[in-house]
Amino acid sequence: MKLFTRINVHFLVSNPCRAKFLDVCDELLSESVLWVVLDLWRQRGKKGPLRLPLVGSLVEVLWNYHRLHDWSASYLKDSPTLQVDFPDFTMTYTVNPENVEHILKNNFSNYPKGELFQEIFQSLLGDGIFNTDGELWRKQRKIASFEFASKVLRDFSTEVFRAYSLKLAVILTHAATVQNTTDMQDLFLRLTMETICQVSFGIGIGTLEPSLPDIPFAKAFENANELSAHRFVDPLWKLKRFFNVGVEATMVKSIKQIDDFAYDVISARKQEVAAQKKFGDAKAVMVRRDFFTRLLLLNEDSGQETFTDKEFRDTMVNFLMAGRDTSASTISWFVSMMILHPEVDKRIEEELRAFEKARKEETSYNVGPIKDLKQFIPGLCDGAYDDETSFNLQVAEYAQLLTYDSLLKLQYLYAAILETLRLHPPIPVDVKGVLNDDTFPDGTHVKKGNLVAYSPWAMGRMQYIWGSDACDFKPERWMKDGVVQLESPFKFTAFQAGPRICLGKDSALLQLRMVLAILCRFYKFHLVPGAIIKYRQMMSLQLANGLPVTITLK
Ligand code: HEM
Repeated sequence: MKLFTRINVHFLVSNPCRAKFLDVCDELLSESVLWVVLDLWRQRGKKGPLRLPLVGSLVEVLWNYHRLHDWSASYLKDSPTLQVDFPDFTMTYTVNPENVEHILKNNFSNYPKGELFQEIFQSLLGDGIFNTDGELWRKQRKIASFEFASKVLRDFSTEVFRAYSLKLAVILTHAATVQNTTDMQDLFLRLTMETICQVSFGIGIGTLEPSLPDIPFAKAFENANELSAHRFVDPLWKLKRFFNVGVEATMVKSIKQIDDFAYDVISARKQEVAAQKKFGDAKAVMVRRDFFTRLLLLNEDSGQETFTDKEFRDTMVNFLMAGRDTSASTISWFVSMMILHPEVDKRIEEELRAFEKARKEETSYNVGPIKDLKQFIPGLCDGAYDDETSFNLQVAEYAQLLTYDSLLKLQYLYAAILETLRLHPPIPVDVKGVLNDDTFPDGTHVKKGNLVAYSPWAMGRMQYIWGSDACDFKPERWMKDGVVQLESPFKFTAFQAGPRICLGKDSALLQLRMVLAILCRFYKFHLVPGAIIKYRQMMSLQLANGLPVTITLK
């Protein structure tokens, strides 16, 4: 096969040296083609992605990039573990619960976040809990677990989640009244941004005001988050960063905005504590109950700087990263499931109405002083109300019935939340590094320096894990005798499992119950005609086109 020769025949005549060179190229090319053909021949009949010399399965992966979760699931349904070769590493995907338990718990220390993840997220997350391994991680985990378990933070979170659910409700009532189209995903991202900022640092940033303003800090955080994820697919990102050009220049600006904001909050709060200390014991006068203030008090208690300002900054950004998109994604997918499954929506509404009746009977029910509600419901005064305000007042009354304990009674709502997380886990694939060669329980070998990943998204769809109706949305699968039965965290992996299980799990579930109880009781959502519900390929599972709806009041 003289490929080059045939193409370049006129050069051969004029340049004999070149002819010799082309002959060598010709041989090489012919052999390469033969090699590729033989390799493809050897792969015939084998299951798994097409593997080419040098690039491995990169071509097939890039071809399927927009539907990567579906792509990996299509192979994993035939075999629970899949090894995919990339030019410089092999990624082992698994959905086998025993393998997942091995990675996340039994041989935990062999599967850290890894250098690749840490390097890519260093600019945004620094050395925060989400982005570290070993001692650095352990210290933060210990302190944060202790604080997250505290009743003070739980009570404070309940108040914050209720207050911001009401703010959201006011926006929805208005959208329903004027028949506006509303992007629910955008609203939910604003909601969770606000609640994380309140619970974690005791500040509101104003993204959920009725005018829905663009807040520079929120925008900068969103940019930095998206640009960090972009680094995974941009082999030139370090070069761009070095020369400070393109998206990396935008990244630098966004990080500066985030840092300025974080350090301003830190310094203001430190001054507040110092001023209060002047008048006596800081603990006694401290009225704030957020996570950050509690860490500041730890500094006070120990009499030394347990946390530096940089550590405070990293904590702040890591909590935002961990809690904002994940909770917003769950609420968005939940609402989309209510649109696609009106029978489930109806059953939840029935549960919520029965709950309302029972709660009003069992409590000396009182909506509380109107003055407390004025901050949430515009137009509220001690006179006659228009329809919109009356409806908001009704929502506010209902919200008073929702407490940490009473929300636990809503078992069908809980089952629908779990079912949403099973099929639409906010972190669809979780990747870990491999420190040393190892063998999974199913016999798969993994080599040091490569990557492993378990996929909650694919796991939720495997018939050999969840039965023949695995792909159907069926909250009933979680219920027995009216009570939710939990599954092993190595089978239902939306919150991860083992020593690094999500720290905000209980807090997230509290918020989900609170906001969804209000949404399902009072609002019906209708997808705008032509809108398509599908995921966007990102670190978190967002809806590709948002969730554009019109709303009617129930
Ligand atoms: C439905 C909502 C949520 C889901 C599904 C979820 C899921 C997860 C998952 C899968 C991880 C492991 C990530 C990894 O290590 O690769 C994680 C970690 C974490 N989550 Fe959540 N999360 C949610 C909400 C929250 C909230 C609201 C917070 C708190 C503000 C939070 C705080 C954290 C923290 C601090 C970690 C790091 C734990 C560690 O590395 O030790 N999460 N979460």
